[in-house]
Formats: sequence, C-alpha cells, structure tokens
Amino acid sequence: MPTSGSIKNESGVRKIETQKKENKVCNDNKDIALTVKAQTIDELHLLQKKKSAPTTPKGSQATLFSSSEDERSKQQLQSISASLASLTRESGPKVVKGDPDKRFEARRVSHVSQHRITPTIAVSDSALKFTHVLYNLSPAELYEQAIKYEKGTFMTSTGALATLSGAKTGRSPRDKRVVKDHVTENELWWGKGSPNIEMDEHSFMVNRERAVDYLNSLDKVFVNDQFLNWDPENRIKVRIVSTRAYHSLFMHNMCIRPTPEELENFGTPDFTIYNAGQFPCNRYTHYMTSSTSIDLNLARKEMVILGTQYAGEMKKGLFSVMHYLMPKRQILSLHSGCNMGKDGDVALFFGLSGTGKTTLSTDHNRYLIGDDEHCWSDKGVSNIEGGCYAKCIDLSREKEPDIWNAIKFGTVLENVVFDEHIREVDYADKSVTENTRAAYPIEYIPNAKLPCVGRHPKNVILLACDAFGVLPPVSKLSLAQTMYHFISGYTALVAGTEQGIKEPQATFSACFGAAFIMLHPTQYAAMLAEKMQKQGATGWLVNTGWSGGSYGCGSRIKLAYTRKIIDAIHSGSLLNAEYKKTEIFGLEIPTEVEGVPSEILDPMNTWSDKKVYKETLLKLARLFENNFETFTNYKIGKDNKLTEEILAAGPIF
Ligand SMILES: Nc1ncnc2c1ncn2[C@@H]1O[C@H](COP(=O)(O)OP(=O)(O)OP(=O)(O)O)[C@@H](O)[C@H]1O
Ligand SMILES: O=C([O-])CC(=O)C(=O)O
Ligand SMILES: [Ca+2]
Ligand SMILES: [Mn+2]
Repeated sequence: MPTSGSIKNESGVRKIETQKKENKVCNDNKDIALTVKAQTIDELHLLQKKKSAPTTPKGSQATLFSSSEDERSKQQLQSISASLASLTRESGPKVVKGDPDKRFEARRVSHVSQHRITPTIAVSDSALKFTHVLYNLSPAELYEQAIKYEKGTFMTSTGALATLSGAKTGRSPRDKRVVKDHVTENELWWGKGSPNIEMDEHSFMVNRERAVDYLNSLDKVFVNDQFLNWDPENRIKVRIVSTRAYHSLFMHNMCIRPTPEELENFGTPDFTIYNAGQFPCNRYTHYMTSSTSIDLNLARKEMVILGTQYAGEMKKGLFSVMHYLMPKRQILSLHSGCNMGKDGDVALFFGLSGTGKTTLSTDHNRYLIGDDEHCWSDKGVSNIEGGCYAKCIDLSREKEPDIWNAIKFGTVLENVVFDEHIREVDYADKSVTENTRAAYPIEYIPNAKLPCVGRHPKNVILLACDAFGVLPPVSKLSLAQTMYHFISGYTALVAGTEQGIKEPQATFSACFGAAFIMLHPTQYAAMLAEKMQKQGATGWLVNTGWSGGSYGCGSRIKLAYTRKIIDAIHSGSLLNAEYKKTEIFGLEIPTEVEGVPSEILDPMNTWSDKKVYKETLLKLARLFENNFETFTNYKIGKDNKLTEEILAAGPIF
C-alpha cells in the first residue's frame, strides 16, 4: 500500500475527504488525492446533480432563488393548485412540488385559497393532505418514475420505454361526451353521424369532481404545461394532469415542448385535461353507458378522462378542441399528415387510421411537417403537435427506416411484445393488440421541418385503404371529386382477425376524421374547397389497400409502389401524364407512373374474374351512394354550383 508522504498532488485537485480522517487511496501519480467534499453518503449523492434550467421543478434550495423567481414559482404552484381545486370545497389542495419519495428535497407548500367565499363547511380529511406535483419532468425523470412505479413498464433494447395502456388499447369513441349548453347546442354538430354525444353540465361536474378527488387522493400527480400549434399567433396553452409517468411522457412527446423561458411565463392554461383514467366513472351518473367516460366541456375549457388509460384519448381529445377553436378563426383543422419538398412544395395526406398518413408523410426525401394533425390558415400550414404517433405492427427497418430509428430513448412504445431478457421488440407480435404504437418527438425524424410550418399545400392526397381492391392505386381528382371524397372519408379494413377469409368492412368517416370533428362536416369541406381553389391545389385519391382482388384473393399494394406514386405526385410529373377515365366512379387514372408496373394502374386488369370485379365495384359504389345521402341536403360553399358539382362527382350507375 503506497504511503501518503511519497505522493504530491500535482494537478491541484481537491483531495478525497469522505471522512474526517484523511483516507488516501493512491495507486499512481494521477489518481491520487482526488477528494470529494462530502461528509456523508447523502451529501455525496447531493453533489451528483447540479442545478438545472430555471423552470425544472423547484422543489429544493428555496434560498437560492431571487425574490422574483420565488414569486413566479409561487404563482406556478397557485395555478396548479387552482387546477386541482375541488369545486365543492373552498380551496385548492395543498400543493408541493417534487417526488414524495425524495426526502432530501426541502418542501415548498402552497395552500391557495381559490374562492372568495368564506368557508362554511369544516375542512375534510382530504384537505389536510398534500398533493405532490411532478411538474414537466424530463424524459429521464419520467423513465425512472415509470419503471419504478408502473407495472408492465420496461426499457427496450433500443432505449424506448415499453408500457401497457391497460384494458383499453384503442380509443373509445362511444364513451365520448360533449356538454350541450345554450352555445354548443347551436354551434356543434349533433345527431345522426355526429361524434358528439351529449351530456349536461351537471353530469360533467359530477365526473369532474370524481376525477379531481381521485387525483388529489394520490401520493402524486404529473402536470404537463405545453403548447399546441406551431403557428405562433394561434398557439394554445394546454395543461395535462395525469396519474402515470407514461401519460406524462406521451404528452411530453406529442405536444409542443416549451422552452424554459416559455414555461416560466406560461401563466393560465387555455385548456386543461384531467386524466383520471385509472379510475372508472360512476355508471349511475346520468348519460354514462359504461365505466369509461371522456368528457369535453368547451365552456369550462376542460376535459375529464375516467376509465381508460389509452393515451391516444388525450391526443385526440385536444384535436377535437382544435376542431372547435380553429374554424372560429377561419383556420381549417385537418386530420392529415404533411410534408414539404426541397423547393418548399407542401403536400397534405388525409386518411383514416391505418391508411398511411404517418408512413407516407415520413419520407426520407422530404421534410416532415407533421404526421397527423394540422391547421391551414391564410399563411399556410402548421402542425398542431410536437410529435408523431406511428403504428408499429409489422414495422420493419427496411420499409420504414426513419420510424424504426426514432424508436430510441425517450420514445413511448405502447402494448408491444418483447424478449424478456434481451428486450428486443417483436413488431409482428399482436398478443396484446394489433394497435401497437410508438410516440416520439418530431425531432427524432432526421428531416423534420422545424418549426413545423409550411406554405400553402400544392397537393392534397386522399388515402384510402380499399380492401375491396377496386379503387385505382392513384387517380387525379377534380375539385368537386376531392370534396366528394373528403366528405365521404372512405376506407375499408378487414374485420376481425379470426381465421378464414373475411369480408372487407367499408368505413365512411366525414372529413377523414368524423370522430374528432365538432362542427358539421360541410363547414370544414367548404373551407377546404375555398382554400384549394384559391391556392390552385390538386387533389389525388391514392389506394394504399388491395390490388388484384379483394382481401383474401389480392394483396396489399406494395409500399414501394405507393411511394413511387407519391414521388410522381410531388415531382409534378403525374400532373402532366396521360389519363383515362374509369367507369362508375369516373376517376382519371394515369396510364404510366415511373417505377410502377403499368398493368396495376387500372384495377380491372389485375382481377382474373372481370365479372366479380364489376360486381364488387358496383357494391362499393352503392355503399358510397348510401353514405352520401345524409349530405345531399346541405349546401357547401357560397354558391349552389359547387354543391351541385359535388353531388355529381360521386359514382354514376
Ligand atoms: N402501400 C402502402 N401504403 C401505405 N402504408 C402501407 C402500405 N402497405 C402497408 N402499409 C402499412 O400500413 C400502415 C399505415 O399506417 P400509418 O401509421 O401510416 O396510419 P395513419 O394513417 O397514420 O393512421 P393513424 O391516424 O391511426 O395514426 C403501416 O403499418 C404501413 O407499414
Ligand atoms: O387516435 C388514435 O388512437 C390513433 C390515431 O391517430 C387515429 O386513430 O387517428
Ligand atoms: Ca399516424
Ligand atoms: Mn390519427
């Protein structure tokens, strides 16, 4: 053992002082006498973390803050306490920042009186309790929380956070409720076909109270303060209160992340979500038909989630809110992907779930503006979100390299199956659900366009996954046809995963997102028509579904071919191609597309039995016709001319 006297501290670094008595451990001249100023192990651990950016949780070291910082921090706590206030008691809960398990952090308490009313009822036991708030935690902190406290949460081999969303692995549109009051009664779309199922204000308050009481009964809640919409003039401030680190990380990825300065000056949110999804709603509450309820109150600017932990409810709930707020400002909200070429040309990709918005807007040769939710204003397009939510069933590195590579540290992987030891994900495994998903910040895509805004779209691509196999792989649409197909919002998926051949199921969802729209579809359609006309945008219908027969006989069009078709749309070469018109649907189909076998461009060529093809085509046309009946009484746009053209743009028998 070397002796202390023979070694000099040449580098001039502090000596290790873990105990009062000097304890020298030195093997060579370099390592020696590097001492840490710590008296105890706890003190040593305290040295490990240095003070973070100004707005990360200020749970500790209160004396380090200047009085203005102190004041702002107090206001932040007051604002959170106000959000969590029960409306039947007098004051907001006692709020304290930080993890209840971290005993070293000095606690800051704020018991904020929210209401001017003099208390009349004695405080309940719950009012004596603290609510610990984990405020805008970083992904690393959320990983620790999730892995430590949320069963079924693991790190995968690429660093993503794999978790389970619980009993619900998809959205529950039938459990969505919207408060009908004297304003929304006239403004919103109600009745047949509408996604807005009514509830009254009182029942909303019952559910709100249930959610808030549940949240305040927990040891801790997560609070995210973030933004929606990359258009700075139309940015919306949202607050999400949730119970799981999974939810907090999901929203961290999906909403726009504020800078530390923006968070300092966040102020009062424009909209608040109370996600108490681990707790059911009370089925005896009026308007409830199950123990799941997703309730939207536009007047109160609040949403309550009970009985489902599927994180997509928050994402799509906020999208509904945007579908209400944006049209009021003459801005069109769109369920579409969006990307931009090197020359600044913008394309929109509409389509129902699973038709290819995320897959096709994530294109290595183009800049990604966003994969799912956009706004189209007088200035151009802007993404509503700060992240992407990709389907990952059968995901492959070869076919979708950018999405594959985005699944790394920080990404939330929902309901995937992985090797218990190596933690490699098996993307083909549907054991938990077919709707496996990855949520990642948009910067994880190498060619993301930041900020996520672009010019007016040049091309509007409508995606349909036609499992009947009768729609052409690509057709050029007139404006009236674009509107007809936009209002129809068609896709056909295959029902069930049982053995044997299943009939394709046609789905019609107005504006390619009926589940999220708030106004009558024709209001969005009118705005789209006006914008497309004004900007001279071209509409296209792209079938990403079956070719060579219906599901069971034919097969899904190769992604590589669809990509070639999309390339030809972007480059402008398809605009000047030679076209012929199909029967029944009257679609203009090109005779050639570079890189795509010409014989597949007319679906009739690919069917061995032409009679069955014709029957299937007629069958689909009738489904379109029946679906459109509900829209025939509505006027679209300023004159009747467009309305008549749209009606004439459907199938002709
Ligand atoms: N020819 C094709 N074109 C597009 N996608 C295809 C094609 N063939 C197979 N696919 C697969 O279809 C799926 C399309 O899903 P995608 O995530 O793009 O849907 P989405 O429209 O973004 O839906 P959501 O709104 O639910 O997010 C992907 O899994 C993709 O790999
Ligand atoms: O909302 C979801 O769960 C997934 C999605 O993007 C959609 O369905 O359009
Ligand atoms: Ca998507
Ligand atoms: Mn979507």
